[in-house]
Amino acid sequence: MKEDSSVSVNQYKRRSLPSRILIAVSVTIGIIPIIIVMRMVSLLSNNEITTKMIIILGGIICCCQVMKAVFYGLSMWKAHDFAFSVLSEIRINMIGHLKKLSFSFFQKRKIGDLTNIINHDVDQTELYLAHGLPEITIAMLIPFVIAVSLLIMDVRLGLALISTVPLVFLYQKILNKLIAGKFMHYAKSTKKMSEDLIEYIATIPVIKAFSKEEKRTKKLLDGMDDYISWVKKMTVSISFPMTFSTMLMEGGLVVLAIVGSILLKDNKIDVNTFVLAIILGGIFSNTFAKLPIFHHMSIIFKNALREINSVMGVKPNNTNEINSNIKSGDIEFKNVEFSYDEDKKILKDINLVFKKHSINAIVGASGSGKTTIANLIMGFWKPSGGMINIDGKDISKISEHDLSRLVSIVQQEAFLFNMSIEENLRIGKKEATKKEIIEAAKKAQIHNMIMSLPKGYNTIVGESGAKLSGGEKQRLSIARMILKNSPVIILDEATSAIDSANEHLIKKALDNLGKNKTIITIAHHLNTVINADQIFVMEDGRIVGNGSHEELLQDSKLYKKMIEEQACVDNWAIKEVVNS
Ligand SMILES: Nc1ncnc2c1ncn2[C@@H]1O[C@H](COP(=O)(O)OP(=O)(O)OP(=O)(O)O)[C@@H](O)[C@H]1O
Repeated sequence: MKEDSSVSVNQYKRRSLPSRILIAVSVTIGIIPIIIVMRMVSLLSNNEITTKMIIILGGIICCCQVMKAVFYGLSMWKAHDFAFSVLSEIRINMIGHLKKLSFSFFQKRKIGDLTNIINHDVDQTELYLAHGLPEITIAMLIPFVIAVSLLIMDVRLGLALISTVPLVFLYQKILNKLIAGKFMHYAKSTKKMSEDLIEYIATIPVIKAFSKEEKRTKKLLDGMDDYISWVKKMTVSISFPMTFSTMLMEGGLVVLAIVGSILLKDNKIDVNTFVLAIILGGIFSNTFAKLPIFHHMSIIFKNALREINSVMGVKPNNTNEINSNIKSGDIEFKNVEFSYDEDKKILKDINLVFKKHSINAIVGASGSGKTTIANLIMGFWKPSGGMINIDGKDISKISEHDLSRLVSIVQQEAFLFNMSIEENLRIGKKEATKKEIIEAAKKAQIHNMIMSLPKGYNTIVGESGAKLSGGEKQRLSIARMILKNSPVIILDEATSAIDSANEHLIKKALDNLGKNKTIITIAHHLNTVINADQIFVMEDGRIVGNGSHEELLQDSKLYKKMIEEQACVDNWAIKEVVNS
C-alpha cells in the first residue's frame, strides 16, 4: 500500500502536456500572418504584387487567425478541464487522507490551517494549471520562435535581439532568491491571518460571554494592519528590482534597433528586413517581459503544493489490513506509559484488565488521566511504552476499521452533524430500518422528545447539534451507539451539570445498552459507579486502587475520601433545591 500521498509539480506538468501542445500550435500559427504581412509590404513597395495574390494571401491570413483562435480555445478548454479535475482530485484525496491520519495530527494542526489548505491552496493550483502554465508556454515559445526566425533571416539581427537574454536570466536568478524569501514570509502571514479570522469567528460566543470582544477584535485588526503594512513595504522593495528586470528584458529590442540602423545605413540590410526585425523584436520583448509575472504564479503554485504536501506527506496512523475475525475479549493494559508531548508523562506504568462483558468504572481527580485511557483504547493515540491487547491481540496491529467496530464511545461533548435526527442516528448503522432507529431512540429515552418536534425524525439539528440541550444530545448519541451495537462501550460522563430529569433519563438509557457488553465508564459522578463490577482509582497518571465499591471503601483511602466529598456535594445540592 502506498503510504506517501504527496503530489509533485512534475506529475502535473506531464498531465498538462496536451493543453501546452495545443497552445504551442496556436502560437506558431499566429506568427505566420506577421511574416505574410511583411512579405506583402515588401512586394507592394516593389510593385510586384497582383490583386489575386493579395486575395490569396489575405485568405491565408484569415485561415491562420481562425486556426490560431481554434487551437487557443481548445488549449484553454483542455487546461481548464485538467485544472478542475486536479482540483477536485486533490480535495477528494486530501479528505480521504485526513480520515486516515491519527488523532495527534489534528491536535497539532489548527482547523483554520487545514481549512485554508483545502480551500485557498487547492484553488491556487487551479489558477496556475488553467492560466499560468499555458501563459508560461506562450511567454517562452513566442520569443523562442521569433529568435530562431530572426537568426535564420539575419544572424546579426538575431544575435542583437537575444544579446541581453543571458543577463536577464542571471539577474532573474538573483531576484528569485530575494523574492522567494519575501514570498515565504508573505505566504505565512496570509495563512496566519486567515487562521486567526477562522478562530475569531469560531470563538465569537466565548468572546461575547466574557465581554472580550473589543480586545479580541482589536487584536485581530492590529494583526491585519501589521500584515497590510508589511505587504506595502514588500511591494515597494520588489517593484523596483522587477522594473529593472523588465527593462533588461526589453533591452534586446534597443540593441536590435541600434545594430539594425547601422546595418541599414551601411546598406547591409534593406528597409523591409529592418522593419520586420523591429516588429518581431517588439513582440519578442513584450512577451518575454511577461515571464516574471508568470514566474511569480509558479512560486505561488509551488508554495500551495508544499502546503498540500504538509498534509498529504504525513504517514497514515494505522494501515493494518481489515480482519473480519477480530473478536471482542478482555482488554488488557500491560505496563502502559503515555505522554501527549515529551515533557510530561501522563500515564505511568498502567496495568489493568477490563474483563469481557464486565461493567467497569474509572474514577480519579480531574487531570488524573481517565480520558487518556479511553483515548488509547479507541486508538486515537499510541502508548509510548507497554502494550494494550484486546482478546490477546495488540491493538496497534488491529486496523482502525476493526477497532471502531469493536469499541464505541459516548464523549462528554456529544457531536451531531447538521443534518436530520434520522440521518444522525443512521451513522450508527447505515442500513438500519426506520423501525430499528425508532427502537434505538426509545431505548435511549429520546423517542418522545423527537416525536414532540414538529418534523419529528426529519428535524434538522443545528451545526454541532446547537438546537438541542446537552442531555438530549447525549441521549441521541447513546441511541446511535445502541444502533452500532459494538461489544465494548466507553462512556465519558459529562462533567457539566445535567438537570436531574435528564440525568435520570440518561441513566435509564445506559441501562438499556444491552447485556453482553464490556462497559467502561469514565465517572465524574461517583454515585453512578457503585454497582460496577470493578472500579479503578487513578491518581496522577497511576492506578492506585481497584476492586468493587465495598472493597475500595475498605482498602482505598483516596476512594473513601472521594465518596465522602461526593456525599457532601449531593447534600449541598439537595439543600439548594429544598431552599429554593
Ligand atoms: N491533547 C492533549 N495534549 C496535551 N495534554 C493533554 C491533552 N489532553 C489531556 N492532556 C493532559 O493530560 C492530563 C490527563 O488528562 P485527561 O483528560 O486524561 O484527564 P481526566 O482524568 O480525564 O480529566 P477530567 O476528569 O477533567 O476529564 C491532563 O494534565 C491534561 O492537561
